[in-house]
Amino acid sequence: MASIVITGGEPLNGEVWISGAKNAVLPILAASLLADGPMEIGNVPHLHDVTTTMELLGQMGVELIVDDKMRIHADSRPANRHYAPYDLVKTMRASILVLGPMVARFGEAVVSLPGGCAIGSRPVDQHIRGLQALGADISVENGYIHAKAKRLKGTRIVMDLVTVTGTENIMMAAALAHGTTVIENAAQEPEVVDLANCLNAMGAKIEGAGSNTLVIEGVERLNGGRYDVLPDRIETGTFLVAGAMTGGRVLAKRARPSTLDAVLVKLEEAGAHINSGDDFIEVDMRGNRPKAVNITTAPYPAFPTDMQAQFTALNAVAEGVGVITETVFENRFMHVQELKRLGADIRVEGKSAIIRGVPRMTAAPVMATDLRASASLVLAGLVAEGETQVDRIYHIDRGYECIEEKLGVLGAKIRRLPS
Ligand SMILES: CC(=O)N[C@H]1[C@@H](OP(=O)(O)OP(=O)(O)OC[C@H]2O[C@@H](n3ccc(=O)[nH]c3=O)[C@H](O)[C@@H]2O)O[C@H](CO)[C@@H](O)[C@@H]1O
Ligand SMILES: C=C(OP(=O)(O)O)C(=O)O
Repeated sequence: MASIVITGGEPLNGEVWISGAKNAVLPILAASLLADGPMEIGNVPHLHDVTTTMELLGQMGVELIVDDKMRIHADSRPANRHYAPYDLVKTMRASILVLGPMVARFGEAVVSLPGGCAIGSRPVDQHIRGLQALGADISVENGYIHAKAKRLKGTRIVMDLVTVTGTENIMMAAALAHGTTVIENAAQEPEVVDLANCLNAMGAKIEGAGSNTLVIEGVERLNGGRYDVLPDRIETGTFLVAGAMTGGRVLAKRARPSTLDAVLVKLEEAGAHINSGDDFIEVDMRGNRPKAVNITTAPYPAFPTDMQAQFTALNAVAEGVGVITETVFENRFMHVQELKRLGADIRVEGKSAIIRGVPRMTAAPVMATDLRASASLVLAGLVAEGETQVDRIYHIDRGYECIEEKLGVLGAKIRRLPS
């Protein structure tokens, strides 16, 4: 299994280009199943999850071409297999995003239940309930969701809790339903807005994206079209934390600062100087050690759970004691044990991690357990004395494009060891 080796101690300094957002490109690729014409998707990050989604769509009969600018051309008109197998779904939970589009466009779908993962049980009951409210006939047999519908019918759906992919699945299905759908308690994440913008560019009629109420007037058909994916706010935040933890200066280019308010507030509280414009954010620590911050994760616009592990790593070397409370997933502290191997002083009590910053961490072999846990270990490796080896790095390739090259450009001593 491939690993990443980092020699800590260098303050990062320089500029880094931010890639397209993983959590936007995946639903947008799934949305290509709704289109009655070719789609061209730009600013696509080179990620393992994108490859998996392409494999999934390809198995369904969608024709896919990646051009020399890394734009994906997707034509779902030939799609004739409305099936998402366990083998692919188990490697990427976001595969569930094909359920809504398939049942809306083709009248049937068979999708493996995604099951839990390292960060929590992650049920999909809200996806199923929403599609049933739209008139889909759904049963779960032998680990597969079977959905059927002649034509979905618009209705009012109040989500029991805020779910990102749940909102996206129902929004995509409702886009082709007969009549108007109102989704209340909808997720407001920027990636939900990006998907709504893409669907509208394809001919959908969706209003309210970015608020907690979505109004979707169903249309008879959706065209293809061109769409560029928004920049990845979690990748951006991860590089900014890397700058802050190492006492350095990092300029994230082609970023979207308006999607990172809660993260930037915490970086400022940690002592970072922030300078941002329309499409860039610079963090400058001027050689200082960060101050510990308290954080509570919650749905957007609050602090994102996908930045929790990175700030746990920052607090581990900060001055003072920081408390991080995770309210979105029930088991998202798997990185704590590994950070402790590097010398961090962290105690987990229920939903909170109490982190007493240490002046220095020291290298050790550590193991990645999920995507953002891996990122936090790489960040810790950047400041730990000696050579830290992070194993099971395939997790990081799900969501970070060329992470070692990008950190290398910023001055990190980092290299990948092939398996
Ligand atoms: C591909 C993608 O966009 N992934 C993101 C998405 O995941 P994902 O969409 O899977 O996360 P959700 O927003 O659905 O999950 C939020 C909470 O709701 C629970 N839940 C969700 C659905 C459901 O039917 N029933 C239920 O109980 C989950 O177990 C979790 O505790 O949002 C998460 C929360 O911001 C992020 O961490 C992920 O990076
Ligand atoms: C949890 C994440 O992703 P996914 O929902 O794809 O597992 C993440 O991006 O941190």
